[in-house]
Amino acid sequence: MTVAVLGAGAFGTALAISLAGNGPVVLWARSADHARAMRAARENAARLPGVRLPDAIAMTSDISDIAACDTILLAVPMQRLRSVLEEHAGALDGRVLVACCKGVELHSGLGPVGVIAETLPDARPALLTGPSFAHDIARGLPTALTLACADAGLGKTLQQALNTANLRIYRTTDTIGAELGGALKNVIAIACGAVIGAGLGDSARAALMTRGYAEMQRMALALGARPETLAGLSGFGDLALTCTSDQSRNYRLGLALGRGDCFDPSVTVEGAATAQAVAEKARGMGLEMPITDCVVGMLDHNLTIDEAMARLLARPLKEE
Ligand SMILES: NC(=O)C1=CN([C@@H]2O[C@H](COP(=O)(O)OP(=O)(O)OC[C@H]3O[C@@H](n4cnc5c(N)ncnc54)[C@H](O)[C@@H]3O)[C@@H](O)[C@H]2O)C=CC1
Ligand SMILES: O=C(CO)COP(=O)(O)O
Repeated sequence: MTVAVLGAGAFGTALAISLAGNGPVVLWARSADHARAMRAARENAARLPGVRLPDAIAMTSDISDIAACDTILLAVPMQRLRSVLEEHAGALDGRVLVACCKGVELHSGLGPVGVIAETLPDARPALLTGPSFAHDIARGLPTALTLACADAGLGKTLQQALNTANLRIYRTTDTIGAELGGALKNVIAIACGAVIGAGLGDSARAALMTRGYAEMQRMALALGARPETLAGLSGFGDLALTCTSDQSRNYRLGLALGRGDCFDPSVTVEGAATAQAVAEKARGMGLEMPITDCVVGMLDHNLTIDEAMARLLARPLKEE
């Protein structure tokens, strides 16, 4: 199986490096200059400096170069996914498309599988998600991910194809649970970063992670996810990683909020737009998502971290 990766950011490049151990990989960048620079230096200096790109990776900015690939990984930010699918519909429709992004689209409230299904109805969508930092994968460190595909047969084929020497792939048919786990954990990671940045302590972070997990379950189960998916790599696993590591951009945005520092707006932080999308979706579903609401308030600068914490502590007492 020949694999193409669309999106030469940190994650797309890291996946291409790991998959290159299995055979040829096409890595597509939207900018011809970026593709040329990567070819010349055999390095993605912008997003993954210091890691050599193996010879099995062909770098291109010509979308027709993916024509011979059986499987296409989409490693672009969630809020850009729809426009990428629309722009390259001719090359992508009817193909096996594995979304690698984590988030909920603003306005539609859909996750990546939902956006693919709506935009390219003849494509065969799947999702690759779970606890993993691009730099860890690129350095060959052991990582486990979940491949979610509603078509069980295709899911098995993709599990085999995407498993590599350092990427162990589990599979599920629960795409709703897998996409919501990966999206919602980023919102909780922003909250955890804020708490640590403001010096409120590890106990407060553990409380947020646990009650954040309850929020994740509340929404995901209401939308038909299976509880075991949330308890797996794509949910609990990714929540644990993202809420505790300053390798995470979502966590680092939270740290900056908590410390009152500025944060580079060009960095991909999926939890920011997703918090807004989820808060709106929860209101429409009549679900309480108090931590998500606080994250939206802090990001909009309508709420300080102290006010957010006071609001959470003052909520009516209830059974766990
Ligand atoms: N970096 C990481 O450790 C991990 C990232 N992810 C997910 O992967 C997705 C991508 O993240 P990163 O690669 O880290 O971000 P990044 O910021 O490093 O790269 C994003 C890439 O998308 C490209 N892009 C943006 N808009 C585009 C468009 N309209 N058309 C074509 N390409 C476009 C950019 O040129 C860039 O190369 C996110 O959803 C993230 O949550 C998932 C697991 C780990
Ligand atoms: O999704 C990730 C870890 O699994 C990457 O986290 P960030 O997007 O917060 O850097």
